[in-house]
Amino acid sequence: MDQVEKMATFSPMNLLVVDDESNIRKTMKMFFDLQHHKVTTVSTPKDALLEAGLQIFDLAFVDIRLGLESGLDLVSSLLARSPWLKIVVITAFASVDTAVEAMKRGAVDYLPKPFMPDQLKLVLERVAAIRLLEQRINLLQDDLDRNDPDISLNSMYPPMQRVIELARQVSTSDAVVMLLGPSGSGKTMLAKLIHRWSHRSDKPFGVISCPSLSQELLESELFGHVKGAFTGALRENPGRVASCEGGTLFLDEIGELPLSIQSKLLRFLQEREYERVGDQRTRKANVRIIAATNADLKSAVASGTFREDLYYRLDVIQITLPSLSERCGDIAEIAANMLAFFNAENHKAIQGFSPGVLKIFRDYGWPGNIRELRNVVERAVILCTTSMIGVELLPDSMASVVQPQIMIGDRIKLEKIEELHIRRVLASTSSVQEAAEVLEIDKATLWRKRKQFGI
Ligand SMILES: Nc1ncnc2c1ncn2[C@@H]1O[C@H](COP(=O)(O)OP(=O)(O)OP(=O)(O)O)[C@@H](O)[C@H]1O
Repeated sequence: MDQVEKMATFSPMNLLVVDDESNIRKTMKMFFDLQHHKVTTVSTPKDALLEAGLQIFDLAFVDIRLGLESGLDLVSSLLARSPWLKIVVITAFASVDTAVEAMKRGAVDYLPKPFMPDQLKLVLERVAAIRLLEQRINLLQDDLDRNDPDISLNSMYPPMQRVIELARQVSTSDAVVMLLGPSGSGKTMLAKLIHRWSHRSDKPFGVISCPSLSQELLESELFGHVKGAFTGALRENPGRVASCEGGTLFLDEIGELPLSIQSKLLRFLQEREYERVGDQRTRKANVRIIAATNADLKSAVASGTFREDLYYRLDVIQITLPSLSERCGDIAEIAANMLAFFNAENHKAIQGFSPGVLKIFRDYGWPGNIRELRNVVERAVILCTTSMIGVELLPDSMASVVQPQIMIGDRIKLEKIEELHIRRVLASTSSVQEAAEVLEIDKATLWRKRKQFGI
């Protein structure tokens, strides 16, 4: 057994057994129970599909002859509903033809009856190994898609050192974590690290940015919907809670969660239970929630826009990330990591930042925090034609430190004025809500503009 198979053996799976013989169901259940897997046994295709609608299974054993019904048809129906599912068909009527047909319909293996426990164990290990590799590929793909520079966990700033220490401590538990801190300070990055350090690391990590979706879409994104639940719901969506089974779901800007969804989230946190939009059936999921906000949730509670009970349910462990300007001693190292990353991306070999740039980095206010630093470094790397990044490669948005202020009527793009204005308003207000009010735009628009300008 290789390393991957050994690891896979120890990772419990959620199994479905579909067989019309009660002896087989009983024996298989006993065998899987002993191996610490979770097992559901049913005798008909109807019950199998019902269970597959309620739980996320990793592997199903399907008997080909189910009374008068065909297990082969069930293979197709199960895979249509749960495309990730691994299916092993079992039958006393072993023949090459049925095996080939089962594989054509998407089964991963074939088990002839009668089978010995060792055969069953072998199949189980093989499927667990495939599943583990698939999950790893997904994680690696996610990493590639994210294109992130190395995250430096060193900090010269004691509050930041405590943040990392606390994050490591809480990663071993399943407790809800609330990440606080200004936009771009690294809350999403920290949530990913907590997931990676946790026992859930080989399961999915999902992110939902609450202000980015309308109320209806947010509920369906979170808890899923059934086909036809609302106009445009052309196909079933299991929702993020279901697709993160066993893993972690990060809810960014939780303060923006509409009240109607807050009560559903509270129930999920307390009971682990939820319903899909348009479906009465209650489902269960084992998902750790990490939430983040840069708003003042206590005042949201006081003003009635955030439920007090949800606030206290989320407020189990708080970790507050400092703004980048508070940890100005760390900027040089973070910028150096980013430089290495963007050098590689752009096939350049820039050696560093000039002393003038490093001074500006220390003095600048960084309203967009690490996200802004990342954008500044990326831009400078792209524009740089020498071996050192000089002050002339810094953007106008750092105008107050680098060069005279942009004036209305200057010969510059309108977009620049808009960006600078939003940056200054954000820096002079205490919350996104307040900034949106000053700018007289809604929070969703402000959220999009911040992403657009990297603030
Ligand atoms: N320590 C770090 N080293 C390198 N890059 C970092 C670090 N922390 C954060 N980043 C990068 O900075 C950017 C912003 O970080 P992140 O998205 O985690 O911030 P956030 O607080 O979640 O922002 P928002 O509140 O707007 O969602 C990301 O591109 C992230 O990869």
